[in-house]
Amino acid sequence: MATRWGLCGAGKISHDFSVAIKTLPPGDHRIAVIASRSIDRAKDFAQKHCIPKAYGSYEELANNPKIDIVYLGMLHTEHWRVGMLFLKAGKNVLCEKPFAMNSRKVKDLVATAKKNHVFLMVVSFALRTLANSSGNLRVSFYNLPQHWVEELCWMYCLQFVLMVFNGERPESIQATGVLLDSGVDESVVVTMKFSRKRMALCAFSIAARLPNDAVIAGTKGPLKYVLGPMHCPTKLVVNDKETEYPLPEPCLPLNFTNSAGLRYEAGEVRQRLLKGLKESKQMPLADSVLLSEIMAEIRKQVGVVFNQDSQ
Ligand SMILES: NC(=O)C1=CN([C@@H]2O[C@H](COP(=O)(O)OP(=O)(O)OC[C@H]3O[C@@H](n4cnc5c(N)ncnc54)[C@H](OP(=O)(O)O)[C@@H]3O)[C@@H](O)[C@H]2O)C=CC1
Ligand SMILES: O=C1OC[C@@H](O)[C@H](O)[C@H]1O
Repeated sequence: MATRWGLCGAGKISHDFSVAIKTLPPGDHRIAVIASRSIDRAKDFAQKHCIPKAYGSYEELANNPKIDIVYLGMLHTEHWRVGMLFLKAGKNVLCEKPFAMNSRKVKDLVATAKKNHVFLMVVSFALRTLANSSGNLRVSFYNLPQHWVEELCWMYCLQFVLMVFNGERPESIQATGVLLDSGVDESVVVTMKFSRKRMALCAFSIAARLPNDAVIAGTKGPLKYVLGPMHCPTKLVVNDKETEYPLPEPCLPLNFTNSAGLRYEAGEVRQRLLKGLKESKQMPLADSVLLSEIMAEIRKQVGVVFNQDSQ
């Protein structure tokens, strides 16, 4: 039986997610509902994506018993509030990144999912095969547009680091950065020390043109490259051998680079739900919590404060 998806939020990433789902076998995945704060937007979206049901509120989706999983595609500042609505209603949730604006709210979501015995996962990327490096790691993001920083895209670098270090907590974190007058982090460099003398270095910047790829390097040199865009890659280089992982042609134009790759998330969710599991092995909830704590420490050291921190 197909996994029945309910999409929440009729914006750009929900469009891309819907297109990505359509690259998967229809017998495996079916989008049953689109919910928007506006019934007109929901109906337009439903017509464009051939979705049978459109709701003009998120609450209606939360009350629909015929949905297997909700995709939270709304603005990231709303993930915690709306995520809580669905988790408390007993719905499984795949949340767009980031889970929430701070570590307290991430932990709140995870605890609520556990309490209600439902599945919860944040959007990640499918690169586990590169894990288990014994070497050092460098990840950088080039020339980020400001909204990428505001949407916490730098978490992709940290997700990658945690993936390579198998969710291990760093022994120490050193972060330094430059802020814009508005308080937005313009450039940040982070070094993390892990057990057995291993290190990771992450850099991202709105101002400087850094390479947008990830490298895992050990004593034998740079062994593994994830060619940019590192958060949604299609090319890996391992021991000088490049392998391409092409994405299928989308049935409609996409808003974001390579976002047909969201199909990997959908596939992972289906596999876990079929097994009755409550989280993903690819992006475990413990990693999400640790990621939020690392982000909090980096923000503290660099001096980045969000309104949500005091709410
Ligand atoms: N994984 C990835 O590659 C990407 C992830 N993202 C993440 O997805 C999020 C959404 O991005 P995107 O789709 O580009 O944004 P859009 O502005 O296109 O859509 C956001 C949607 O959020 C909903 N929403 C709910 N509450 C609010 C609110 N208070 N203010 C504004 N919108 C609200 C709206 O849906 P409605 O009114 O229909 O209910 C709106 O359409 C980003 O914040 C980002 O973190 C973004 C791009 C790529
Ligand atoms: O997560 C993201 O990745 C791609 C960007 O274009 C987008 O704005 C961001 O939120």
